[in-house]
Amino acid sequence: MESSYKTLEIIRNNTDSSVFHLILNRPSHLNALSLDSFIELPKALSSLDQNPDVSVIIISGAGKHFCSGIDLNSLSSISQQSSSDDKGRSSEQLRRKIKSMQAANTAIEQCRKPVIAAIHGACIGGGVDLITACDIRYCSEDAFFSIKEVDLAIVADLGTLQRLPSIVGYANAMELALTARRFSSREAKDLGLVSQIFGSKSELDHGVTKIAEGIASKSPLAVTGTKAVLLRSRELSVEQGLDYVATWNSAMLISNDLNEAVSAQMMKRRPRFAKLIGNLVSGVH
Ligand SMILES: CC/C=C\C=C\CC(=O)SCCNC(=O)CCNC(=O)[C@H](O)C(C)(C)COP(=O)(O)OP(=O)(O)OC[C@H]1O[C@@H](n2cnc3c(N)ncnc32)[C@H](O)[C@@H]1OP(=O)(O)O
Repeated sequence: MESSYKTLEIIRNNTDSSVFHLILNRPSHLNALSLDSFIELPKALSSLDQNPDVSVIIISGAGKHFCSGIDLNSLSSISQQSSSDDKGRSSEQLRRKIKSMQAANTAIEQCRKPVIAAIHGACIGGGVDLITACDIRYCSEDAFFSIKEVDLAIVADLGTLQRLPSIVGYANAMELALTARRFSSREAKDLGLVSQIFGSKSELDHGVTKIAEGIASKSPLAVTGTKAVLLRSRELSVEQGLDYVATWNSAMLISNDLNEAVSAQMMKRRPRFAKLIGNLVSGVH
């Protein structure tokens, strides 16, 4: 697995494991997201998605904090950088830049495999954008969060305003985004932003890895299918969602995984499933 990234590190949990750690790795900058981060994140997600050895991905942060948001040193260069004197062309160029940064978080959401965020310390601004694109979130007691953008005179534009309401509800998302106030791990749990709080960073890493290994032991077709159907069902009526999953399962129930899961259950043994295969055509999810 390629791991020659400037801002990230990818580590396999152990040689037998299909759980991989994707670590935000700029601890000297509190894992602030630089322009390189936004280029490397989708590349890393795509390579993990393609790799048949990978079942579950855990995103965590190296050092004192999970993520201090956008790198404030690159923020002005993003907003002021333009290769044209024409305001219209400059605006169009900036729009495309923002969309390419959004794609980093969308790559998390569109990854076939479950992506779990393990958050400790600060998770600010762009960090919240990132975790709201993850499938499950856990944190340590010391974690704190802030949708900081309005304090920097920015409308949050990398996914929080679109994804957070379905996680914590519209009114809570509005209140947190308009006030930019800091909120604790306890409040994040009460809001449903995180599923569980662990006592410390090491307990978080250990506990989340155990949960990820549990998911990784299940049928990869059922796990990726569950993620895909839940994500799509967010945008559909119940009737449309039921229709979608009926069509999905009419293709998937014929898999070997069903027989293997049922016979393992009956024989009280652990099931053994074949790996997923990578995409034949790149860019297809
Ligand atoms: C197109 C636009 C797209 C996206 C926009 C996204 C918007 C956002 O992400 S808004 C949020 C931006 N982030 C922040 O405002 C956070 C600022 N940092 C802090 O509040 C604190 O540093 C902290 C994260 C709460 C951590 O506090 P503490 O542990 O006390 O460390 P510090 O002493 O404050 O910081 C140490 C060191 O790191 C530098 N630093 C912190 N955050 C950033 C950052 N986001 N970018 C660049 N550098 C950062 C800080 O300046 C310190 O540097 P020194 O050189 O050591 O002084």
